[in-house]
Amino acid sequence: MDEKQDTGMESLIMDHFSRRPPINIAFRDVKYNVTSWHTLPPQKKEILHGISGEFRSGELTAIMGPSGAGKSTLLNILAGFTVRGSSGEILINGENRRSIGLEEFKKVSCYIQQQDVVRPLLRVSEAMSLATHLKLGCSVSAKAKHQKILELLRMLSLDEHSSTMCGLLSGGQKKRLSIALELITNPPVIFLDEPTTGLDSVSTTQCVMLMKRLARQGRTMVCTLHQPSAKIFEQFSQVYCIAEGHSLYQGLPEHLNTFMSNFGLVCPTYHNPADFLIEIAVGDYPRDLRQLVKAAEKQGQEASVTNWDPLKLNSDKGLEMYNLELAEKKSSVSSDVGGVRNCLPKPASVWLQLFHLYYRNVLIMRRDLFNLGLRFIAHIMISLVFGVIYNNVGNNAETILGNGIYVYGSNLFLHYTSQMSVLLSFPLEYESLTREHFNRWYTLPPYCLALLLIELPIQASCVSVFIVLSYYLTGQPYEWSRFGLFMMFNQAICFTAQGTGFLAGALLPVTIAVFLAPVFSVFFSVFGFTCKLSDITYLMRPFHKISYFRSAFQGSFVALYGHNRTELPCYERYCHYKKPIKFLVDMEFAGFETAPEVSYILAVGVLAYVLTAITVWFKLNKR
Ligand SMILES: Nc1ncnc2c1ncn2[C@@H]1O[C@H](COP(=O)(O)OP(=O)(O)OP(=O)(O)O)[C@@H](O)[C@H]1O
Repeated sequence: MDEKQDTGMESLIMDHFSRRPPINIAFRDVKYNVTSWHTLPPQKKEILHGISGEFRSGELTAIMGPSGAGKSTLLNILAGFTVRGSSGEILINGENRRSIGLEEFKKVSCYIQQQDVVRPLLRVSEAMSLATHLKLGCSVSAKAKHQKILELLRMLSLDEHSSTMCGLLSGGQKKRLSIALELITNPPVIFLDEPTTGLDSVSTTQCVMLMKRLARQGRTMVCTLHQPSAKIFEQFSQVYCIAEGHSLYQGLPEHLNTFMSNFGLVCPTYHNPADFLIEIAVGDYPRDLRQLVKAAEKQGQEASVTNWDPLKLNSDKGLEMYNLELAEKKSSVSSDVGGVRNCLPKPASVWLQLFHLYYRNVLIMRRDLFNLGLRFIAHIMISLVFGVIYNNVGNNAETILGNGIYVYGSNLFLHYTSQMSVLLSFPLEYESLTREHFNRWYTLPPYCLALLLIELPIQASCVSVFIVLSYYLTGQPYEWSRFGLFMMFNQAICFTAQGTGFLAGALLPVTIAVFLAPVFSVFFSVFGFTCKLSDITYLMRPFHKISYFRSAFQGSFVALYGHNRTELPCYERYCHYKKPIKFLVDMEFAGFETAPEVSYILAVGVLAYVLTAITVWFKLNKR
């Protein structure tokens, strides 16, 4: 990308992305401690050992260092993604971030994590449009939103791909889309974790040039980077190198060789200075780490915003930017985050968020017809299989036990499919939720509601198809009231099963959840079906009582045979259960009360959904 093209881009950015007042981030004596629970006794480990530095507005800073040095840890702390275990001071335009509030800081910053979690079944334009509606709400007209999207796509060279599905974009394009999605609100601070990982050299150059352009417009751009080429290395306004949790170098890339030569570390001719820096960090050259760390800190302090001198400026940054910053510094003694926040657009209201999130879910569902079709086909197939195996068992006094197995099998199958469909998909969804929620696209309640509004009707439709077909094929009574009750108990158990599926998916790692959830389901399912309450030991009776599966099974069975059902046809000389009430009495189902039991199943379901929401909220806000 040449300079001419660059200038063109800049004027484009200037048109619709107004300059925000500068935000400088300084950090002092930042430490990060973790406790390792894998050893006995648990051991504390310090990852960052009190590092300091300053990332300024208008600059593109690269946090470099060997693998495991603590780059992502520092970025997480600065972005506010990690709070627990960290100590030290983070100053935003001179004011402690704690007094400003993390949520307030998040309003003026965004964090683009390493994994691109774009929604594969949305087109680029749709993803942009939905994000724009969520982030800008009604504060901007539809025309202005459209214009903004067009400009962002053009700016990030994605305009030709606006109708491409996000899942089909290349790695570099996905990265650019992730940046475009966050640029909608034009935040003055952007953190990027390894934005060039997995990109080829051309895409890496494009990505870095883009970040540089964004920085030149007054943003504070901070990214972590592994080992850039010499050409890429030169593009940064500041390099911040970490080694073993210490700051090893902080300054201009072109000053690196001079700085290192003071310690007898000479970069070989034609050697990439970025490689040279990493080699020093890993200890390939004999160096005194403590001495280097001390000097780097001093160097950082000298370059601090308090000592700025326009004459010492990096020419890339532009005098205009500095004049603006100096004016800002004069006008506001302490923090101006509040001022910046006030000029940011207001996000969509909760109801609008719900509307857009629901619309997004509908769009994705419509594109995922294979998955949807498969769910329906599975229910139809199993209902046919049940229909063939248990053909007409419902209207015969001799086959009442066979009918019991049909009822039990239906409950179990529907419970399993309802639980598994969400248990497996929710953890996949969670990554996107984490990123979007952290960057304040929406709040949790509308997200949860939009998810339920799409999941519950799909599952309820699958259950309905299954019940209608199997009810008919197994010869159950043609009475609307019995059919309604039977349907109600099966729908209720599916509602609760979905809730427990969400809860297991939110609480446990997926490998454990797929194993534990069915184990629990089967354990609770045996109560009421294979044995009566009076037959089981006192120890197990509480489980019989609390099993919502037992409630659903008994409710379904009573719907078919209770409520004064007349005598069943008997095709043998003697049928023990010609009078269905006899079977209900023998199984101790006779005293079953429909309303409290169905309420109990639904209450367990509601509890599971509430616990899921609390778990997700806790995980999202556990910093
Ligand atoms: N929660 C944690 N528990 C235990 N160790 C941790 C934790 N978080 C980070 N670490 C350790 O801290 C060190 C720094 O991790 P970090 O992810 O910041 O490294 P990095 O410099 O970003 O590495 P890379 O370039 O490979 O991503 C690593 O040794 C890592 O194992």
